[in-house]
Amino acid sequence: MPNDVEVLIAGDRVPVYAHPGDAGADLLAAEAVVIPPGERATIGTGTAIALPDGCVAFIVPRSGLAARHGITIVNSPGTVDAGYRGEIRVTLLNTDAREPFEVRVGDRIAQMIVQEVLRARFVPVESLPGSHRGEQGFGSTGYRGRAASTEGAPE
Ligand SMILES: O=c1ccn([C@H]2C[C@H](O)[C@@H](COP(=O)(O)OP(=O)(O)OP(=O)(O)O)O2)c(=O)[nH]1
Repeated sequence: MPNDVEVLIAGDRVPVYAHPGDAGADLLAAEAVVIPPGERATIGTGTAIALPDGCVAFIVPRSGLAARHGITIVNSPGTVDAGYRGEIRVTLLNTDAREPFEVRVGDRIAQMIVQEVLRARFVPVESLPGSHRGEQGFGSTGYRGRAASTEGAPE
C-alpha cells in the first residue's frame, strides 16, 4: 500500500515531519503575533498547496503547545480542500487565563495531516436501516470506568 502522496507546495515554509512515521507535518508561522489570554489570532503560514483530488488536509493542534501554553485551534480540525490554492492560515486560541502567547516567525504552530477522503453520494430514503447503537448518543454509555460507576443509569 503506498503511504505517500505528492503534494505541490508554494512558499518557502515547507511543513516538516519531525520523525519518520509521524502523521502530522508541522506548519510554520509566517508572521509574528502576540495572543493575549483568552483571545485568538489567525496566523499565516506562508504556504499554499495543491492536494490531489480525493485528498484532504486537516490542520490540528500540537499537544506540546496545548499542554504547556493552553494553545489550541478554534476550528480544529481545520479543513484544507483539495481545490484550495490560497495561503493556509491557522486560527490559534490562547486558552490560558493569565499568560499571553508569543508567536515568532518560523515557530511550529500547528500540524497538517493529509488523508484520503470519500465523497458521499447522498441517497434519500424513507427510513434508515437498524443498527446496534440506534439513536443513542451524547454520552449514552457514560464516561466513568466500570469499577467506579454505580449500577444502573450511565454517568
Ligand atoms: O484552518 C483552516 C481552515 C481552512 N483553511 C482554508 C482551506 C480551505 O479549503 C478553505 C475554506 O475552509 P472552510 O471550508 O473551512 O471555510 P468556510 O468557512 O466553510 O468558507 P468557504 O465558504 O470559503 O468554504 O480555507 C485554512 O487555511 N485554514
